[in-house]
Amino acid sequence: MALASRARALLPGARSWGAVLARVTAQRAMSHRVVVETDAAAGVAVMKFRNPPVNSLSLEMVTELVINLEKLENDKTVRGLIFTSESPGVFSSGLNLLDMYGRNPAHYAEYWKAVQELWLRLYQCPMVTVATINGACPAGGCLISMTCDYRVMADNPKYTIGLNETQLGIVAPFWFKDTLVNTIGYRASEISLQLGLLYPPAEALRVGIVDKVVPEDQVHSAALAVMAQWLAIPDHARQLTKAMLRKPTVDNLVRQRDADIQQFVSFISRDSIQKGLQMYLQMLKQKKA
Ligand SMILES: CCCCC/C=C\C/C=C\C=C\CC(=O)SCCNC(=O)CCNC(=O)[C@H](O)C(C)(C)COP(=O)(O)OP(=O)(O)OC[C@H]1O[C@@H](n2cnc3c(N)ncnc32)[C@H](O)[C@@H]1OP(=O)(O)O
Repeated sequence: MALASRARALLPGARSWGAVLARVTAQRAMSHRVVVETDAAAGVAVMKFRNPPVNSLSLEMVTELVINLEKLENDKTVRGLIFTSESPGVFSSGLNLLDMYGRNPAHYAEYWKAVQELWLRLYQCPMVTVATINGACPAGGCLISMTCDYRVMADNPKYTIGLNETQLGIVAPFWFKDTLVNTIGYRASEISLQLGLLYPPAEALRVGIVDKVVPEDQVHSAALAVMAQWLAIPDHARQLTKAMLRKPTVDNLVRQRDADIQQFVSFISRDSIQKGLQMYLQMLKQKKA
């Protein structure tokens, strides 16, 4: 029931329960963009991103992430959750540019509501969450990892992490900014966010956007070791502490969710922003060629 109600909130176009379930089931049947492996004995689940080519956070991917998160939260045997990419090289390329370019306002609103829902759920997740960053991690990918309790990054200078929105000509929403400030502090955020900086591992560690950098072949074992350390703390004490620390930031978005959607839709629909996104997409294609 809870799953259906979450799905209905995320899929407002669907008119009935049957339609909601049919749509979610169809999405699931089509593909699994998220793979969950659970080690019941250890009480740890690993959620792997599998959305080729670059794990962009499409509407379908975001919806699957939310549904899987809710399932895991309801599974009382799972106390810890690790996020990683199934294919090393790209952790996540961030929000799906094709959900923000050339679509209609209703689509933008539906997409943004789903992205908000994912952030709200992740930031308040009662499980211990660890991001195993085994690839590039720009923008929305960085946001996902910053919602986690701890970030371990593979020491590969090709991988970078940061909120690079300004480099695309877009403005990171206030709750992206809040999450960054909570992670690296105010002054570092002023520099990082305005310049849209993407940090390679050593710099990422120095600025504090990741907590640990380890050789690439040790990134998963390092994440498991961190998880074991965090799981040694009694759940109720850790969960209440996490909720206390994060509540003001969460409340800030909850208070103005609808206004934030309106602002996103009006911002992203502007001709100048659409033009900028088009040029950025072309640049990505040319870089490839
Ligand atoms: C004042 C009011 C404020 C209101 C707020 C309003 C708005 C703010 C809104 C938005 C916030 C957005 C946050 C985001 O997350 S935006 C996304 C930012 N992401 C990026 O900049 C990453 C771009 N990608 C890359 O740099 C590289 O792809 C990457 C390093 C991840 C991987 O490189 P690789 O060489 O392996 O792969 P490519 O050849 O570059 O890409 C393959 C393929 O994938 C396409 N693609 C890449 N990234 C995305 C993406 N994020 N979404 C959709 N598609 C993506 C790329 O175009 C290639 O496509 P094709 O050529 O094969 O068709």
